[in-house]
Amino acid sequence: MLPFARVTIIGIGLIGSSIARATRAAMPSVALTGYDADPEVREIAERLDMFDDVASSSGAAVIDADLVILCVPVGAMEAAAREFAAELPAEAVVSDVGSCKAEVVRALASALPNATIVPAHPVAGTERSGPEAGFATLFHKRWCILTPPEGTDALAVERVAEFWRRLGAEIETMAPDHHDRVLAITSHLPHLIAYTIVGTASDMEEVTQSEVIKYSAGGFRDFTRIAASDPTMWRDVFLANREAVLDMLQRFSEDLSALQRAIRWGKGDELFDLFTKTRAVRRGIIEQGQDDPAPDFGRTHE
Ligand SMILES: NC(=O)c1ccc[n+]([C@@H]2O[C@H](COP(=O)([O-])OP(=O)(O)OC[C@H]3O[C@@H](n4cnc5c(N)ncnc54)[C@H](O)[C@@H]3O)[C@@H](O)[C@H]2O)c1
Ligand SMILES: O=C(O)C(=O)C[C@]1(C(=O)O)C=C[C@@H](O)C=C1
Repeated sequence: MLPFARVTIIGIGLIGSSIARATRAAMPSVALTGYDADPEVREIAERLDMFDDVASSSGAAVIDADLVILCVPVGAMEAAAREFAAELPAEAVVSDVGSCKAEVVRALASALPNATIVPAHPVAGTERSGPEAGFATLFHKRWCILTPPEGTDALAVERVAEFWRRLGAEIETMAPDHHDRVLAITSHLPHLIAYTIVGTASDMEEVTQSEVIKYSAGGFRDFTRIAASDPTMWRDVFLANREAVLDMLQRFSEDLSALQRAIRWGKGDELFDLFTKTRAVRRGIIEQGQDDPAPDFGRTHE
């Protein structure tokens, strides 16, 4: 039996449109409704025929849903949830895909005090955004982390887990605070570093813009992909997960200073030992089959 029969997606960007496409592919009998605050996005969604219905208001979109998934930037979650609160059926399950969880759990509980809420985070994405950037296989073999607050109905959690399994994801469950610390180091800090290094390179006076572009074939090119990620999404992530990010940034700065010292004093052994350790981390990721396919997917869909 399908975990849900009538699914509504609020926010039809990269993630919302990927969920719609993946649901169509994996559970074709599910009735899919979409809504986006941007009329242009709604028009594109209609044209791409991703939903059975693209609603013209958020209230109309949820009115007969049994699962509502919020796929809007983290800073817009509370307002987006308040917008449909009065129309939400009592038995519907509400979920989201936000990249940080403690703040989203608080925001959704405040907007929907009587709803069953099962927060989720598919750890899969690309640097692209918008409804045309999505694709059905985005979640294949990727983690989807559920962070249900204590006391959440276990059946609702299992139904949301099953929904994501059918989209190809593997499920992990964590406390929201723990999720935010783990993702601060594995996802948020890497984005901050990419934004910084690309910003620094483009500000350098002795290196021209054309040289930055011309010689960005190697490591720098990988950073530019990450640094092309959506400004609204990432502004919201850093503000919402500020404590964990600042904590990880502190540790990172200390480690960077240690490297700076090793270079200054010619401590080649220290550099060699660190680089050997980090190479083993990369090999471990590949051995586990968790190498990131996103860059290739991103290019194929450009
Ligand atoms: N991009 C990624 O790699 C990635 C991966 C996992 C999770 N996420 C999370 O998924 C969410 C969506 O990210 P995305 O990359 O799909 O963004 P996106 O920019 O592609 O799409 C977001 C959409 O939400 C719409 N929107 C904004 N406010 C709204 C509101 N109040 N009501 C209805 N629609 C509204 C926008 O018009 C836009 O179309 C974010 O919370 C993000 O943290 C992103
Ligand atoms: O591959 C990318 O482009 C991503 O940034 C994806 C990525 C990540 O950092 O792994 C970004 C944010 C999400 O919340 C989940 C996945």
